[in-house]
Amino acid sequence: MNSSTLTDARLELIAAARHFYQQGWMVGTAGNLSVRLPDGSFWITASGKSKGELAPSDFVRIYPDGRVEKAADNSKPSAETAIHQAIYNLFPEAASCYHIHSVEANLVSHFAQADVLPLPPLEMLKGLGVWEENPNCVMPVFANHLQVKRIADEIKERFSVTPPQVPALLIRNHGVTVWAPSPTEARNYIELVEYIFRYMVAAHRVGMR
Ligand SMILES: CSCCC(=O)C(=O)COP(=O)(O)O
Ligand SMILES: [Zn+2]
Repeated sequence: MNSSTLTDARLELIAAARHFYQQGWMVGTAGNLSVRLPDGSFWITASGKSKGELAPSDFVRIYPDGRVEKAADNSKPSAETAIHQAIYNLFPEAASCYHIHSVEANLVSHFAQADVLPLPPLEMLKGLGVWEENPNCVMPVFANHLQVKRIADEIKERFSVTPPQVPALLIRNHGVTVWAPSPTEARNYIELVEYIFRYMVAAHRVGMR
């Protein structure tokens, strides 16, 4: 992979972040996006950047051994890098991991039963890889600890025993994270889970269960 291909990977994340920002899913500095490269390293958004106007220099490269490449302006990697590392270690096929904060993601986290969110059997689930008639599908829900490493450790612990049915997880009162084989698919997954969350909030409002 040459350096222009690496730049391209960041450009796709910049476009996705701008789109998510415009949807109200990455307002202010909320959320973080990453893309894994063939050598196992990944680019992740630097911490505290406005996600509506990212530039290629707003990414930090992390190597498989955890080494952080020093950024020109001393930018730090996302405070939630440990979650992206956990996802890449758990799912070898994952090449991109997107995390956003939407109002709907936070609302539906209150519909969770224990540590899972039951998902309605919508056709849209096929886009997340669930090809069943009337699927009984749940999204894993995690507590939002102040220490991100604790969230990452709980993800590792749980998914290494019970793999999720969909490539997504919800952190209560925080946001949703998806992973996919490419940035394009990760963007689609975010749109699909957001559609499902919007449907759930609307259904709840009219008393549907
Ligand atoms: C205002 S968002 C609080 C931190 C957070 O949850 C997030 O997603 C952004 O953190 P980062 O360090 O990636 O900017
Ligand atoms: Zn977050």
